[in-house]
Amino acid sequence: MSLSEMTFFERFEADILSGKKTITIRDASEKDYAPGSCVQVSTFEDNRRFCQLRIDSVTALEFEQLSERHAEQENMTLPQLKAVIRDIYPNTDSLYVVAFQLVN
Ligand SMILES: CC(=O)Nc1ccn([C@H]2C[C@H](O)[C@@H](CO)O2)c(=O)n1
Repeated sequence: MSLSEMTFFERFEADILSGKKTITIRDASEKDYAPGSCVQVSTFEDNRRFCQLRIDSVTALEFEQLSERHAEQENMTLPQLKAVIRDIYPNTDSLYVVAFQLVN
């Protein structure tokens, strides 16, 4: 995937568009987004564009460092967030917090 594009599962679209979700946690394959850059965001399922985000920061994080603050920024509980991450990334504990702002 290009560094000017990002996909999200469709079920997170409403939270992103409402500003309730302000981070995403990804594996090393998505650690190179540049702070200050804008990315076109599409659904993973059908590649439908639904917004543009500005990347604020990309910060390394180990799975055991996940906190209530990360869960709040994901609009989830901490157990929900841990379950989602374990489901998407079952084979790694080395993660990256990508913080973003909605552009449009
Ligand atoms: C669709 C795709 O390629 N990858 C991902 C990875 C993560 N997310 C969401 C799920 C959680 O809200 C956070 C934490 O991983 O980011 C996603 O929508 N799509």
